[in-house]
Amino acid sequence: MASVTLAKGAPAADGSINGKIFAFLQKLQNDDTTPGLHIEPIKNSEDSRVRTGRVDLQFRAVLFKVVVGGEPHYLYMGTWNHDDAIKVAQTSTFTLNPVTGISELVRTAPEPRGGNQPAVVLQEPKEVPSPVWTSGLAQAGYTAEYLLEELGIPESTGSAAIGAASVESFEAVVTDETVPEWQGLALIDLEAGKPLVAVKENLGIGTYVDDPHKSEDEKLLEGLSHPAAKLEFTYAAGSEELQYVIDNESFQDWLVFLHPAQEQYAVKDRSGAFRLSGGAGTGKTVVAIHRARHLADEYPDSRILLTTFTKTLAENLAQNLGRLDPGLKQSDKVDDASVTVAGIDSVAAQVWSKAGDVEQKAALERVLGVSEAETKNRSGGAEWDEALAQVDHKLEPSLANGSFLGQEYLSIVLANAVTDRDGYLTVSRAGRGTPLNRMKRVEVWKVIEAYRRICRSKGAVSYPELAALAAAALDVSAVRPFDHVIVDEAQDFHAGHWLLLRALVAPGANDLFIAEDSHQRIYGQKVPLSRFGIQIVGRSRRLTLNYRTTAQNLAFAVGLLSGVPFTDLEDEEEKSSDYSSARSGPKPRLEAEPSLSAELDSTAEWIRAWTGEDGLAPENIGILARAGKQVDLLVSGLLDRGITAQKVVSDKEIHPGDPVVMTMHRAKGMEFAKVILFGVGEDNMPMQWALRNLGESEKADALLQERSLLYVAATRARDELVVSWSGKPSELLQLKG
Ligand SMILES: Nc1ncnc2c1ncn2[C@@H]1O[C@H](COP(=O)(O)OP(=O)(O)OP(=O)(O)O)[C@@H](O)[C@H]1O
Repeated sequence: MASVTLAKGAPAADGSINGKIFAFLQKLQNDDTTPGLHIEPIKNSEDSRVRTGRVDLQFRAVLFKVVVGGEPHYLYMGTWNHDDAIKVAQTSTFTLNPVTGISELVRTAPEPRGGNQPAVVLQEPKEVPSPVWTSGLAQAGYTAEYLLEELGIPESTGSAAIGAASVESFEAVVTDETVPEWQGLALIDLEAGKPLVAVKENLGIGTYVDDPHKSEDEKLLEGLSHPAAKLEFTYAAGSEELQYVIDNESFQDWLVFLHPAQEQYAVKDRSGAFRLSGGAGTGKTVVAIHRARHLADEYPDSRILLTTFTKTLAENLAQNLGRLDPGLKQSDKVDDASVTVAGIDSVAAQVWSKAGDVEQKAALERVLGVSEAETKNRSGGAEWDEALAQVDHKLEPSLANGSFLGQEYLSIVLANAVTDRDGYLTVSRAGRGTPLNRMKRVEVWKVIEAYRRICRSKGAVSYPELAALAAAALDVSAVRPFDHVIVDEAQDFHAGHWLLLRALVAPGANDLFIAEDSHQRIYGQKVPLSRFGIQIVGRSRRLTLNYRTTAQNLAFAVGLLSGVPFTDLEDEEEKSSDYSSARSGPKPRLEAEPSLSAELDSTAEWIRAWTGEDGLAPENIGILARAGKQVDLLVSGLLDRGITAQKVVSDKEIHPGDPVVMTMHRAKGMEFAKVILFGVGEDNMPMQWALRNLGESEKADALLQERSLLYVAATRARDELVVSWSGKPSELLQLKG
């Protein structure tokens, strides 16, 4: 028996030989002396541990062999055409970083790996005449010697990173194939101004003490299981794991190679509610999915809920959880499997319909102040206008609108289970921006009473009411349907949702895992969790490395947030200055067009260029607009220009073959290779009608949400972003002049 570890990017680009590679590695695991494998050392190689093996007539695998306690262990690097494999084998080395104890695969001949990517030439600082850009490393006074001493980063890499003359050349250094991934990430974080201790902690780097009694092979093997080594290496214990990695790894890195910080948040036990924040694309959803799988493995008898804001997002979660663990029993029904994956409103409806008569009556009494009510239908926002029309009130326009009243009802009335006028007159409204004196509260309550009456007459409750009712029913019965609840996109959850989440699981170890990004709050009002009996204290962490988008797109998106303070679910200020990306690409294009028709022409041209010259599959293009009517206009405008686009609304799925047109709201949680933000002009963003008649505080909040929406939309782009408008640009773009 031999054990096998696989290096990231190992399977050949041509997936057709994956089956042969799998068969080869399986035989290797069973018996590495099998003659057909042809495991052979290579002449003139830099590393005596290197071997090649015969995958088929044409292809050879490159491996490194270490022997510990008489047992062989192989590090599988990849498979190439015979001649390329020999070159790779001769020039690559498997070494131990003496400072950190992390095993490293140093690939000195990168061309055959990625096919046609040119090798990056590391630049020495002295070659650069007059830098126009100075790296954060240089500004902070880092030297190559210091980086070598503290992190074991080779001086050539350190000085190239410190002396990089532009963002692009810095990025070229840290993403170079000859630089181990953990070193690249450490340099990115240091460049962004993170203190060295935090960088080390993030990568799980402690103090490494060399043990002279251990053999080099033993140390190399141990170094492969360092948390930072797991960014690039994964151990395949048996043939099942092998098959899994070979099948998945080439296109879904996140399934296998977690960042040490992501790994820690996915697997570490917590004594109570835990909050994971982080910018768009930092892998919060990935961590949430891994955590669900981990808890299901670790606590097989427990009941787990993985939930999010909408049905579509929940379906994505379910699909990805299925990819991560095809054998895991999951369902969208509460009480049906070890892991329930469902949108939070669906959970509310299920819990409510399962509640007995006694619980339902008591809950109706608690939440709505009535013992009987029909709850089959859902009310929307129109009932506020009906209530305002029915009641003779003295409220000014900034209060007499569905937006203010809906929020007041949700954040104050439902959150505090207020059922009568006296309750409303005395309840604390701390945190609501617009103050209300007693006389105004009396007037507001009149409208709320009418709203409730109208809803009762229609046999309807709103979604937030349903969530509050479900929570109350659980509280009455003291039944807690789950042991662990994992929440994604938590920044958009409202008071009703939080009441429900608190009621779904008893407080205790690993009860609530909450992933959120306050910069992406595009619905409702922010609600501090402590009001719902959810105490995070000391169990809050952030992810800062963006895996989705390029550094150029990220810089643009983060720029949209500048100068505006955001607070998180614990009421602390949320920063965005330390977000980073290890990927590089073109700068976002900002395109002012003279007319709507010209903007449509330009959109059509981009689509043609990307799908034509670049050969991109059309469904990898997302064209996002603020309003539904812009989406319709885009679809018909593109059709006039010979392009069939698919309009994706609510639960509709994306089909291959056509570019995708959707609202920015619908794009939440999604990603596309190329994104066009269409119609980002002053009339559309912020959406003017949505701000009409709002009071100062509500207006400020609505503007913040518009800004967040633009940030959400911009961060959907993996590789390329275009922002266009006709007429004057949106003030949210903060363009000078
Ligand atoms: N460790 C990883 N290795 C490779 N890719 C990763 C890793 N973690 C995340 N990704 C990829 O980065 C992208 C963003 O991840 P994810 O959707 O989990 O981020 P997020 O923080 O939830 O984003 P958002 O808040 O914008 O929805 C996805 O394509 C995901 O597969």
